[in-house]
Amino acid sequence: MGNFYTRMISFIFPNIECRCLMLGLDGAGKTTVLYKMKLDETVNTVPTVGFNVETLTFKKLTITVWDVGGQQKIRGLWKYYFANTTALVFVVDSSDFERFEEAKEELHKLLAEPELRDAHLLVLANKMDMPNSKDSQEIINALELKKVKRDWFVTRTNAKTGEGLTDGLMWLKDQLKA
Ligand SMILES: Nc1nc2c(ncn2[C@@H]2O[C@H](COP(=O)(O)OP(=O)(O)OP(=O)(O)O)[C@@H](O)[C@H]2O)c(=O)[nH]1
Ligand SMILES: [Mg+2]
Repeated sequence: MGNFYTRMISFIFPNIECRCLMLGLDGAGKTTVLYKMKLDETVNTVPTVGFNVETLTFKKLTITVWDVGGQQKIRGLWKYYFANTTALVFVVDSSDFERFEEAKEELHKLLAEPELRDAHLLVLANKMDMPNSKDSQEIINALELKKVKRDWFVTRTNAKTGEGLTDGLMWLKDQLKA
């Protein structure tokens, strides 16, 4: 009987699975985000050459997060991770306004990729703790998000403390439920 109810509850409130592809310029904070979400620890990172992948759960959402290195010379490898992406998590260093243009170009190239056509877009405006970090509206303008014709959401984050990450995951969960 217990088993019956467990199955009923799982049927009514199913686990949602999601494959997230986390991209962005080098140094934006992707790997720091990944391990904060996975381990709730602030790890010391080195530039990622290749990728890291972790599976985590958040309120019945099972997320596999692929964190791929963002250095210019290895961005050509991003395409190998596009297939079956449910959500694109684009991380931008919100204090590095000299690179906003480069970040915008990379983001819009990704959004034009047929394989990412159906991916939800979550933008993490990271390093919100930096004194010169820009607010969400400035990030929306800098990345020209108003031109984006799909669901998108921006949240300011501090990957070192985890601030803002839950807001991003909540939004993602709501999108996937819908
Ligand atoms: N102040 C501050 N520093 C951060 C934050 N997130 C990451 N960092 C620092 O930024 C640097 C780069 O972080 P990474 O996570 O390695 O960046 P990445 O996006 O994975 O970089 P690549 O692997 O080269 O693509 C590290 O020194 C981090 O400690 C943040 O929210 N605030
Ligand atoms: Mg990295």
